Amino acid sequence: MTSTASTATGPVSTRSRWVIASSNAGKLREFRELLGGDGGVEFVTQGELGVDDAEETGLSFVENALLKARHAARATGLPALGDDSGLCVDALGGAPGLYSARYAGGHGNAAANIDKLLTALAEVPETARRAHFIAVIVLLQHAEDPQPLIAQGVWPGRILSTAHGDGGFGYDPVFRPDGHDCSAAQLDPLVKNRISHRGLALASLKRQLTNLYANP
Ligand SMILES: O=c1nc[nH]c2c1ncn2[C@H]1C[C@H](O)[C@@H](COP(=O)(O)OP(=O)(O)OP(=O)(O)O)O1
Ligand SMILES: [Mg+2]
Repeated sequence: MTSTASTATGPVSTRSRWVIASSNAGKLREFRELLGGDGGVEFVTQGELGVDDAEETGLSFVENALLKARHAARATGLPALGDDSGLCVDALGGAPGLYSARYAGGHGNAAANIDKLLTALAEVPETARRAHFIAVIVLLQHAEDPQPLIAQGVWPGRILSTAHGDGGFGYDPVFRPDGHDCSAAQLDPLVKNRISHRGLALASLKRQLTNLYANP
């Protein structure tokens, strides 16, 4: 191992296959839409390669995104993209936040998570229902990459009092993005991808990749 481990393998964009370190079908759909046709890179999900979920033991989104990417990179030998994301509600002190997927216990039951959120906010008036989605996306060239690329996106809005729409995933039916008069689940997927936390984080990651390998 040299001190230039992360660059010794050459520009990331020339590697042919990257693994997406997520098991969330909604996220994976958005990644495919957002990364489609990018620079000759082929994307494969960790599930397609038989990789199980990483344990999300971090105390921050960036730590969990790193844990996910490192787990998938180690298991596959491929560059890996990890996404840790969540919904932070001001009136709940930032909850469910890091624990958004596990809010109602278990893992990833969106209907139960939404029920719990609407119950917690039942007495909170519309003006005090501010919230934001956050996504941290990490790219590792390999499991020991000491120079991860890290990007973050934030999507501000408020929590509705009932669920609307059947697009998107997770908390989308109860999230009304600023500047839109509907829930995130009612947005055209192209619009969501352009303005969402995940879309912004991936755009930032792509800018970092371009800058990293641009000739001075
Ligand atoms: O655009 C979004 N629209 C709606 N809900 C969203 C969004 N983005 C994140 N979320 C929610 C879903 C889940 O409750 C939590 C993410 O948890 P998080 O651990 O990052 O993902 P996950 O466990 O579902 O899949 P995985 O860890 O395999 O990537 O935030
Ligand atoms: Mg998770």
